[in-house]
Amino acid sequence: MSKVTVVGAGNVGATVANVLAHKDIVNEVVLLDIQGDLARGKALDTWQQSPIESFSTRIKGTEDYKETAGSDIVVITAGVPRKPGMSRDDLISTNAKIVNAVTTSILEHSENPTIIVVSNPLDVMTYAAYVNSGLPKNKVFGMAGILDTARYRAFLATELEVSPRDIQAVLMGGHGDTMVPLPRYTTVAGIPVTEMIEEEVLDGIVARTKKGGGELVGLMGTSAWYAPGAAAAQMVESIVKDDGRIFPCCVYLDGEYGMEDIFLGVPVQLGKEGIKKVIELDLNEEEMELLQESENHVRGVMDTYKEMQNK
Ligand SMILES: NC(=O)c1ccc[n+]([C@@H]2O[C@H](COP(=O)([O-])OP(=O)(O)OC[C@H]3O[C@@H](n4cnc5c(N)ncnc54)[C@H](O)[C@@H]3O)[C@@H](O)[C@H]2O)c1
Ligand SMILES: O=C(O)C[C@H](O)C(=O)O
Repeated sequence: MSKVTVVGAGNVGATVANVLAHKDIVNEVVLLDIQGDLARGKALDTWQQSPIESFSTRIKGTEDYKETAGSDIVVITAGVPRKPGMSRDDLISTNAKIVNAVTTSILEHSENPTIIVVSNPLDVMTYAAYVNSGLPKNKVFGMAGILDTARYRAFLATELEVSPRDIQAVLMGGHGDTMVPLPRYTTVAGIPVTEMIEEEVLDGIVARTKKGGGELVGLMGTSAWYAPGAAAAQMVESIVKDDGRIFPCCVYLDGEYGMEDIFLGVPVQLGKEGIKKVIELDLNEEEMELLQESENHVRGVMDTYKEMQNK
């Protein structure tokens, strides 16, 4: 019974809308972009897939925020992606303006939506959407952890020659090269990963995961979209179904892990109210140090954002 708006009909936004339509779990998907014809074209193309793939989700493309009225969930993918040689943080001056403008326009037409931010630099763009929307902390959060964990799981599956489905893992921290994959919380069909792989090889996989986004930027000249789009759609699915699933997401920390007034990736339970519960793991000293390093990095980018807002 839900209406979902996806803002930004580029690589990631169009993928979110397309994957979501295939899941057949919401009534309507609105795909909005400042390039209205691009959004209309991608929505029409997806709708024409429906007879082949057997889904009935209505999907519409537009540049007009009036069409987004009454959205239950909004996924913000609007913004520029990085090019080779850039970091995600280099996108801040362009994307902060875009995310702030999008958030304001969304709130003019939907009263109390759940907002999932995808635009980079992710942790700080999620903070921007939170502050700018005035929505409660359980209603605004970011997608990164599902993607970063998926990369980690995929690399492990290749190395171990097992199904990626059998690999469960937790990854925390900011969506940047300081992210913190946690081998101590990684299992292969319930078996600790450390019993299945040599330490050196595991270290290599952790290092590759941290730079997983950059690897794809190097290969394609722009950033990834299939896995990111599927990850955001999975978050929408678990909110709509309210099925109690647990994922790492970028959420507002209000004392959890000893951190305050910051958005950072931690394991949470999603539900119809957005963030149902933040899960606090009993991290050891080394893991906590890595998380704090990541926190410090994100705080630096937050400072840049705050300075921009004060100008
Ligand atoms: N969180 C993550 O894990 C993750 C993963 C992949 C990409 N991203 C980020 O997502 C963003 C989008 O990436 P992409 O590959 O889809 O880029 P893209 O260039 O393919 O698409 C971006 C779209 O945003 C639109 N846009 C720009 N300003 C807008 C506005 N004010 N209102 C509405 N639409 C607007 C553009 O017209 C374009 O179609 C980037 O910032 C990228 O870094 C994040
Ligand atoms: O790497 C990027 O710039 C895009 C995204 O954050 C990703 O991890 O794929």
